[in-house]
Amino acid sequence: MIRFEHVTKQYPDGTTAVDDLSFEVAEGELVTLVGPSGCGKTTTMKMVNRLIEPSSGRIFLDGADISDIDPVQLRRRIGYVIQQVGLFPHKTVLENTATVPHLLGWQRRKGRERAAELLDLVGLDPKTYGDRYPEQLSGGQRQRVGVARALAADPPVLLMDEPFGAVDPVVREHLQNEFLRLQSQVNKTVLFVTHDLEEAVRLGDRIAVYGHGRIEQFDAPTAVLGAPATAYVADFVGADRGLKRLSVTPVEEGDLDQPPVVHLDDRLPRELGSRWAVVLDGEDNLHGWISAEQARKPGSVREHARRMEAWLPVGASLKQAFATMLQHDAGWIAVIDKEETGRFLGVLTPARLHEALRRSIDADAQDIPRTAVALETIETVKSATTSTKR
Ligand SMILES: Nc1ncnc2c1ncn2[C@@H]1O[C@H](COP(=O)(O)OP(=O)(O)OP(=O)(O)O)[C@@H](O)[C@H]1O
Repeated sequence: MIRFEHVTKQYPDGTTAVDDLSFEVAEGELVTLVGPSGCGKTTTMKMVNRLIEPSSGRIFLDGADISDIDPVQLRRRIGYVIQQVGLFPHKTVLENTATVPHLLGWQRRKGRERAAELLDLVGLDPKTYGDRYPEQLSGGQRQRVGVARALAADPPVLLMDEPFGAVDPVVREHLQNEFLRLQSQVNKTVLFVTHDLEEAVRLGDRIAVYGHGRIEQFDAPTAVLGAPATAYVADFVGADRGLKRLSVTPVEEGDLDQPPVVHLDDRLPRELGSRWAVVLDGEDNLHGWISAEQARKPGSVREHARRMEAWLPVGASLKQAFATMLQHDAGWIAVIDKEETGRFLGVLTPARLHEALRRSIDADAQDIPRTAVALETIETVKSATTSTKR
């Protein structure tokens, strides 16, 4: 969808901001450009909508050389979101959102309807917020209007330059999650500039890690964190990349242990064969757990079962799993198939979590699926753990 071919940008003062850059972004792909300040990310992005012209090389949009497209026509096909949102202060939220449809000559009513639809999509009720002015919104809400405005004319491509850079970390994470949800619905081809590696890793299908004017690595987040291509990338992703990796590695069914299971309507089994068992309802949905001590009492499972507090759906990140363990001070957490139905799949323990992380690193290094990682690696981890315990 977007293709750079040997693109160089040298500013008149001799600064080479971008040096012989070649890469391609597929349709519907979200690529994050990450790197330290001044490494050429913004220059790269602004060349796509011709706010900056390259010194040499060519850029293609959907197969067409953009230097042959009128810049105004070009920009109508490309949504643009920047940090200082740039909303018009004297226009309402609805009018701001309808800016591009208005420029495109849409009928006023159609433009406003589309704007209301988009506000709804970014989580702002048009009835509540549509008639407000930008100064009557929080920073996070203004950013959402910025995203809604960029999407209003349904452009196939979105350029986002540090769009969530000016809001506090909590709001920022919220906006990132919302944006991911939105992207799964609208499927735009997105170039997203950030200097925050965590953000790049969370959002990107692939990440371009910038050195000075050059891309040092262009890869999936797990690969960048697990197998940095150069010493520069290793240094940039940092010594805590194992921790960062937790947030991009999902819990998979193969990671789980299968403890003893009892059902709510069972009689208490007396011996569980374990220190605890998971309790399921008649439809094999997760209910709670029971300790070996309680299982020896008379009566039914239902009378003694405790409700489960620490659980997660499969596919949640290992980071979320670890946070849930810490939050509930739990030695294991239950994993279910999805939030709504709650069918029990197994449990994740700290040792299993560590194995999952190790396995995902090896899988990336060897370019094979996680389930295919040789078991010796896992056994090594296990025996090392056992020997420390002794
Ligand atoms: N108009 C200009 N004239 C001269 N040099 C410029 C101009 N604009 C940018 N530069 C230089 O080009 C280099 C790349 O700048 P660019 O804004 O693309 O970096 P960036 O990676 O987006 O940085 P940041 O994260 O700080 O926004 C920097 O050294 C910058 O000083």
